[in-house]
Amino acid sequence: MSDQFDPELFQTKLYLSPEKDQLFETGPWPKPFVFNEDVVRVFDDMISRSVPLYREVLACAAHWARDYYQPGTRIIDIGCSTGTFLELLGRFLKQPATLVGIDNSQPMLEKARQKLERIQQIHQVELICETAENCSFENSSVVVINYTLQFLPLQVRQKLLRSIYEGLNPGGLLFLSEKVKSACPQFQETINRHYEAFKAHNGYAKTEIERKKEALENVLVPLTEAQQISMLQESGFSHIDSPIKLHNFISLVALK
Ligand SMILES: Nc1ncnc2c1ncn2[C@@H]1O[C@H](C[S@+](CC[C@H]([NH3+])C(=O)[O-])CC(=O)[O-])[C@@H](O)[C@H]1O
Ligand SMILES: O=C(O)C(=O)Cc1ccccc1
Repeated sequence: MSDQFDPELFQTKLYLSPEKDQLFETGPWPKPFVFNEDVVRVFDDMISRSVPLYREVLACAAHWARDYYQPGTRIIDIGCSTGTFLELLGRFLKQPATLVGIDNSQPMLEKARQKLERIQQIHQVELICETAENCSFENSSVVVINYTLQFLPLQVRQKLLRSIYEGLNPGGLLFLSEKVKSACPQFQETINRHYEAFKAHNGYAKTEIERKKEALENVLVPLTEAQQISMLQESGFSHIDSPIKLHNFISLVALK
């Protein structure tokens, strides 16, 4: 049977903790926004209700990772949070692999460790509590960095992308998802409205949306899509494409 019709490929249900995100409803809420224990407790609900196409993006990343994985190399998820992507990928891969999750929040990795217990029986799983800038990406064929570069200081982003490029094996793939801003102020205003309507549709009240926006100011700093692509090009990546975009969130793939 060809892969295209393999029903396993469509088992993309994510392993998400059910605790509801009400952090910005009553307070005290984290301002400036940080990945503390309160956030970690409700993180799965928060991200899946706040990022457009979150489930589809993770499934898409798993498809790309499966296609570009070179046996004997590492697959690295930078900013792995509670391990949701690695858990999905672990079920997707056809052969045992080394799956590495990097995150600088210990409480996130504690959740990830629990979530990855089953996957660990098949794959070698390494969870590293470290800032991404200090990590090596040697002997990797796939690096995923979803919604994490956006939190790093601007001058660190280019350095990190270059270090990922250097670590990847030839033919290796970077899968990058980010919040972006429009180069056109009028479109930016329109897209923001669409994004806020999306959040409201997912059950967030106007005050929660406003408070979180304030908390994220100067913490999550988005670039434009063009700036993001040019950073990837400057880091050495040759082919760049965008498999997904909705509202102010984009996923890019880049090849070494
Ligand atoms: N310098 C850093 N080094 C390492 N980790 C960091 C750093 N800064 C922040 N983090 C970690 O990056 C993650 C960002 S969340 C990623 C979602 C995940 N990818 C997902 O698809 O579920 C995105 C969001 O919250 O919007 C958090 O777990 C931080 O602790
Ligand atoms: O950009 C936003 O407004 C978000 O809410 C995205 C997000 C999701 C999870 C943690 C931090 C930011």
